Amino acid sequence: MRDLAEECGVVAVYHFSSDTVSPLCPGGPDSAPTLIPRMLLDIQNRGQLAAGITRFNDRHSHLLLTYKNVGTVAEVFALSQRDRFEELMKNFAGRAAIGHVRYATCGKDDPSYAQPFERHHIRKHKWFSFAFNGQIANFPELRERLLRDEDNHLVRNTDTEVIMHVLCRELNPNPAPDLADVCRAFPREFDGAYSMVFLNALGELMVVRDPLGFKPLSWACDGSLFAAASESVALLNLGFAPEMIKPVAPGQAIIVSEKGIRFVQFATAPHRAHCFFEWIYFSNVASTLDGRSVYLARKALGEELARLETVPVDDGKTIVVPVPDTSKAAADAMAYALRVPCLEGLIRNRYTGRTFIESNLNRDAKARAKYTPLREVLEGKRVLLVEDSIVRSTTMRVLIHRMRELGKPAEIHVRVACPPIVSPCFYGIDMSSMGELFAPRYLKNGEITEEIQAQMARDLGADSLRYLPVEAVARAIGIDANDLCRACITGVYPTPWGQKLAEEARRRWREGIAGRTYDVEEQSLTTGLSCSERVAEEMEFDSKAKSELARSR
Ligand SMILES: O=P(O)(O)OC[C@H]1O[C@H](OP(=O)(O)OP(=O)(O)O)[C@H](O)[C@@H]1O
Ligand SMILES: NC(=O)CC[C@H](N)C(=O)O
Ligand code: SF4
Repeated sequence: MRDLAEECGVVAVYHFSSDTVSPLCPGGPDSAPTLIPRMLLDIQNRGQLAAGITRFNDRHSHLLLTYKNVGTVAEVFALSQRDRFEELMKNFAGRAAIGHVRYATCGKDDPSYAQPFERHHIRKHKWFSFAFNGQIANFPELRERLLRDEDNHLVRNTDTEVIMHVLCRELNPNPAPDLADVCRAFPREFDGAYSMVFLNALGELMVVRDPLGFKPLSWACDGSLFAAASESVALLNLGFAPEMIKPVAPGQAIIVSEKGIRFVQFATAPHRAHCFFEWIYFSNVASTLDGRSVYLARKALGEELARLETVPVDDGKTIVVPVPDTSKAAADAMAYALRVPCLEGLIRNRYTGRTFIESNLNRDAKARAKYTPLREVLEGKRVLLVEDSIVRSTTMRVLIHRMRELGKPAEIHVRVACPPIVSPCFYGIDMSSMGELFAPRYLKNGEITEEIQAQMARDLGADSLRYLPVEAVARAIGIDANDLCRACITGVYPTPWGQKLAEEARRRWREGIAGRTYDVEEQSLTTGLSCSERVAEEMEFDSKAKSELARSR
């Protein structure tokens, strides 16, 4: 679902120029950037809209060199055309590199929005490139602030460009500021999620995670090779031993240069806000995030579903069918606990990728083309259809219709290994408006009840539907609820701008305004307000939000 747009992924590698060549980088120190495409491939689940790389090489006049384009990793790096890939990689020899896969959470889907963003400068400490995963919730405010100076101009409508200008400003002093001090400016500037990789023309590499640790980020070092990636699976497949792979701590920056590796705690927070949705849907099932296995979390979610099950399971008619791929682990665990078979009643086209990170055109058609119900499995059966999440319900509507039409099951009972998504996300998942979500239309700020779930089931064409309760999430992941962001299932946001945008999203829903809540250009287009009217409206909103926040403290 582009509708439910996915997050990006970042990776970084650094080969120290010691005499020892890392066995994980057999081509030698200068071949470190060739590791980037395969690492990106491991986290393609995080974005397939665009991909890119920046490398550092101090023996080349272009100390930093960036290549990026729209497309999957295989397309952008010509992975199926050996000669083209090798030709491309010739220019990308170097000891350090960063890489990115993108799905848009703001701005456009065109090549100029692909990351890394490189900023060229004659001074080496000001010449840098960076890429990030997340979303800056106060992007509208930062953008407006920058544009208040009439001499400023922003080319694109994206938080990435705003971050770039904050970096430029913080790197401006001469002599070069310590990169740790640059990071210390982030909590003052940014409200939201940022897992970032950064490389400058001095050959310094930095990986940074926001103080609440919304998005995952892992690192590992084995002798002469340092590497970091959004998800541990990319480091594991590079050859790092599992016990070497560690999470970057929230509020931590890791600065890597020929001098060695430096860990800087640039900010602390009283708690964390790891995005629970990473375990439910986004991350690769082979990853471990902040010490918790994605597979085991999904398995536990399936066991939670089994405990709530009420349909007969001992008459030989009941089967569990996962919606492939993400819900497979939960479905298997549920079936095992209920002692019923878990069968592939839906066959997924392996070559279509995640519908979720596709463009928003024809999502229905894409979902229809992606799954084929198997009558051989479904006919006459009582099907427990396990889905990892229902966001807009596009997939579920299409599936139930197709299953009834082609599979002829006796009954379809939808079981969702996630609570209802009742509120938007402003931290890196492209579901930033109320109107696009399925559940809020039914809940209207109330609790989910049996009657509401029955109504939802009827509307979807199912015989019944059951979500997991909110409390099941922290239990299944094995992380304290206070250290998880659960804003989209509770409506309670871990940052002031999240809370503020949620109010704005509700107002826009009431008034029937479409588009991303934080997207200033889309807002002005849809509301038809002039820029000054918009500023006035935001100021009014700002003061309201402030007094509400003050009241709530
Ligand atoms: O309610 P919706 O808005 O349709 O969103 C939810 C669906 O989107 C995701 O599927 P995706 O196609 O990304 O699938 P995957 O599990 O195969 O990776 C997810 O697994 C659900 O099936
Ligand atoms: N999903 C992401 O992390 C997106 C990063 C950035 N907001 C973009 O849209 O490019
Ligand atoms: S609002 Fe939901 S999807 Fe967004 S960061 Fe929080 S938990 Fe994740």
